[in-house]
Amino acid sequence: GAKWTYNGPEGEHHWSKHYPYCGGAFQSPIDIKSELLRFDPTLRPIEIQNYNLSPNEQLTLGNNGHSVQISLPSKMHISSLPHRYTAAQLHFHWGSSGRPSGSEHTVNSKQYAAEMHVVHFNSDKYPNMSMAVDKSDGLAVLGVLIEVGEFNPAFEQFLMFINGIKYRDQRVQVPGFNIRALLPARLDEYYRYDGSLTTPPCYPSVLWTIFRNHFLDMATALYSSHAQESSPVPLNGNFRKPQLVDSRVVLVSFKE
Ligand SMILES: NS(=O)(=O)c1c(F)c(F)c(S(=O)(=O)CCO)c(N[C@H]2CCCc3ccccc32)c1F
Ligand SMILES: [Zn+2]
Repeated sequence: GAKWTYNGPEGEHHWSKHYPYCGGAFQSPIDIKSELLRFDPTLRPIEIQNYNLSPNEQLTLGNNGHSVQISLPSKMHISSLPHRYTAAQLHFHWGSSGRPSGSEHTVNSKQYAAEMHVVHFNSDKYPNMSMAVDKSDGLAVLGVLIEVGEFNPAFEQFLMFINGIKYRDQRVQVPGFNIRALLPARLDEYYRYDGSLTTPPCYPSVLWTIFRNHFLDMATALYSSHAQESSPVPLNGNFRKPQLVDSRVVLVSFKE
C-alpha cells in the first residue's frame, strides 16, 4: 500500500486519505477511562498455549520501518476465546528521546513508556492473517503496557540482536525463548474492547485485550530508513494517538 508515517505529510491525520477505515468507527487505540469501565464476571483468564519456545527454534526479528517485529510459530495460540486465535507476530510501540512515553493505549490519560502487541488471527475460520485481517472476528491482539523499571531478562533475549536490524527491511534470526515471560504475571486482569489495527489499513477487526502494566528497559537506536540511505531517519515515536470511543464500552475483568 501507500507509504504512511507517524508524523509529517503522511502522518496519522492523513491516513484516511488512502485508508478510509482509519477515519471510521471502532478505531484503536483508546484512552481507557475509569468511567468507561464495566466489570464483566464472565471474562475468563487468558489461556495461551506453546508460548514457551525452545532455543532450537529460530524466530525472525525484523525492522519493517514501522516497528520491530518478531514472527511467531503457528503452534502458539490463545485457547480461552470462543475461537482459536493463532499467533502471527509481536511488535512494539515506543516514544522518542524528546517524548519518552510511547504506549498507544493510555489508562486515565496515563501514557506508559511502551506497549507490546502479540497479534493473533482466528484460525478456526480463516487460513491465515491476510484472510483474517479485515474480518470483524478476524484478529485478537494481546497488549502489554510497559513501564521503564528493573530490567526484564526476557526482553534481553532479542534486544541483544537489535543492532542487526537498525534499518528498514533488515532481519536477523534469533533463538526461540519463552514469550510468556514478556507477558505480565497475571493474565486474569485485563481490559477488553472491540477495536482496530492501530496502523493502516486500520481495519476494525481486532478484539483487544490490554493487560495491566509491566516492567521493561528498552533502549537502542533504530531507523525507519534503509541502510543505504544517506540521511538515516530515526524510528521512534511510532504510536498513534487515542481515538474516539463513541458508544463503545470497555469491559474489565477485575474490580478496581
Ligand atoms: N498495533 S497493531 O494493529 O497490532 C499492528 C501494528 F501496529 C503494526 F505495526 C503491524 S506491522 O508491524 O505489520 C506494520 C504495519 O502493518 C501490524 N501488523 C499486522 C496487521 C497488518 C497485516 C499483518 C500481517 C501479518 C502479521 C501482522 C499483521 C499490526 F497488527
Ligand atoms: Zn501494535
